[in-house]
Amino acid sequence: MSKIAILSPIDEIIPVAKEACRKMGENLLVQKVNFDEAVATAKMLEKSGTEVLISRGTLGLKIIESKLDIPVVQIPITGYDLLRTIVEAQKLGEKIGIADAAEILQGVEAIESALGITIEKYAIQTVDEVEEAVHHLLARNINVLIGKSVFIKNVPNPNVKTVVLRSGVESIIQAIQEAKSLLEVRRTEEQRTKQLQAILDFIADGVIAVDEKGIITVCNPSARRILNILYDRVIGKRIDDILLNSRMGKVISTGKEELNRIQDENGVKIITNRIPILHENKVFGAVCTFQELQKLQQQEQEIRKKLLHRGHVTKYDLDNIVGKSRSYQNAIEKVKKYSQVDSTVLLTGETGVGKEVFAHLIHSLSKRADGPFVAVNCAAIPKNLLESELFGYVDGAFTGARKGGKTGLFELAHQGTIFLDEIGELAESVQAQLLRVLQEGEVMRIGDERVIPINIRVIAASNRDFEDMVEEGKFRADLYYRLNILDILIPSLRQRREDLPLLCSHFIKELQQNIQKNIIGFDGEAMEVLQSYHWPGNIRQLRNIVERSMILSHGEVIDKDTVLQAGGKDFQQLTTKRKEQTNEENGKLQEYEREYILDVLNQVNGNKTEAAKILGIGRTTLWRKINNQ
Ligand SMILES: Nc1ncnc2c1ncn2[C@@H]1O[C@H](COP(=O)(O)OP(=O)(O)OP(=O)(O)O)[C@@H](O)[C@H]1O
Repeated sequence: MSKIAILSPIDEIIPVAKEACRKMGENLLVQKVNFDEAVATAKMLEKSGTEVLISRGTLGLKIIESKLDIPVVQIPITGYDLLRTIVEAQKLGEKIGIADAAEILQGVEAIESALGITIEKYAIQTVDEVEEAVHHLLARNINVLIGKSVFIKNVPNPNVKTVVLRSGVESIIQAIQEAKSLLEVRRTEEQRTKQLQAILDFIADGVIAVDEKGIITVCNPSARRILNILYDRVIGKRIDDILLNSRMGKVISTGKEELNRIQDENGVKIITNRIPILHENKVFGAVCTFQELQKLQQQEQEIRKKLLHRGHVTKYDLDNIVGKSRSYQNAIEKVKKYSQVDSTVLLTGETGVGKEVFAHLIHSLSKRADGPFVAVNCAAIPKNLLESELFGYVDGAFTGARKGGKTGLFELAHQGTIFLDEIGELAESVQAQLLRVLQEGEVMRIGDERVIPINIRVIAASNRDFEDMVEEGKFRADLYYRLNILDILIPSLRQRREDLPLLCSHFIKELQQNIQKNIIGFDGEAMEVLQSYHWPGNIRQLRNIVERSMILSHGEVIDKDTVLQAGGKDFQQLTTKRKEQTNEENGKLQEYEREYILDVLNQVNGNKTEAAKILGIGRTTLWRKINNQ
């Protein structure tokens, strides 16, 4: 079906139109239609795929007035057409009259002055004026009437000759060219609409647009889904009939945007942006885009989790690991060696000794340093979630499983290192799966049958005694041996007290900026208190005490009282013990002293002056000491 069709009410136009098509190499439908059938024919053509109509004069006007969607290009009457027709009319009579659209009559004026003749003119706008036009011109005693075919038919006086105003080939070519560019514009417009539609259909954000009266013009699938809109058709409905709290009317009336608002709509919490649609400072509608708040938070959490699990690789390097003691240096030496191979490492040591720090170090010194470092605290993730967190799951694997499934942490660690902290907390079922991962180098998502090969290095850590756990049947022996290929026992702070001063100055330096106080260090007595403590929380606890002491300190040097205050109950118990200890020691000393004085007194036969002289003390002091005062 040709996309452009030429319709004409007069026979003579048909061959001219065909000639124009031939000249342009176009194969268009050229059809003669009666004036009364014009609209019906146009409708039928539109239905069968014609996109632009070309027509002439009154017939064209009639189709345009019928308000069909199809555009109509009018065949123009050019100056040549007019001149040709007027010259023809001159041959038939002297008094010529013409009825047509005002713009055509302007051209007539130019020809009148060129030929030195006068022509009676009548300007018409609609088809209904035909009769009146003919009447008017006949009243002026014309003997030739120029007009379109409808006029000619309406002439009641047989003495008046008629000439039809016709378009030539050039005029039709001009109309075809115009119709073609119109078609092109339509195509581009259609493409743009399709593009826009695809965007609206695809984006996850809800989008609703209204016109200036609040009538919905756009409502994309996400908007329907997020707000549970159940109506079949919402386009054309009033927004306030669909949503209770849309506030679109407000945006239209004020012309002001409302951004990042959180609101309840249809029982769903959404975060919305509303803007007015402005053209030449006039509001002619509004658009609202929105997202489901809960979903947004979930996504944020996901991202945060991923960032948290990924590459803190630069956080610790050998330069900011403090410890000169032999036991600690031995452990560091192991880190350096073990980082060069890919075998599983088991880190043991009390809580807070720096197991995670060691895992970071091993990763950042290894050839996997550029890959991800995924740290998982097995004790911190609820037992029923741990399996799905570690191995991931497929869509619909269990009730509540997220749509689209989820990547497990093992997969996330691909090409990098996974650090499994507190591995002693793993449930038995997960222990079995972990063993499989270590042995086969592949994971299987929950609910899936496919195995996904992964390349990871596993570092495990625990502060529990594995051998006891294995003996008690709480930890699989085979898994323990698999994990314990390389082991590093990190010494407790108690076992390396000589590192305490170094660690203290390291933390003071590190915390200085945050606390914004100029602290030089701890005085001798304060350091003595720190040295005498047993540090069950190891380096983590020491860091806390240093931080608290820095905050509490009145001067640049932290004294004993400040440390005691910072240490709280634990440290206070420490000093009470020390006091008891020294009291006991003092008591014993006093007793020895008394016995010695009595001995000397014996030797000088009880002469107190003589004894005081020998002992180098005064008589009163001697008397006080003998009497235990
Ligand atoms: N050698 C070190 N030099 C400086 N800071 C250290 C060192 N070792 C550990 N730390 C610091 O001590 C704190 C505890 O370290 P980490 O979390 O690695 O201990 P952990 O043994 O993994 O603890 P848990 O058993 O409770 O998981 C951290 O703040 C870390 O920065």
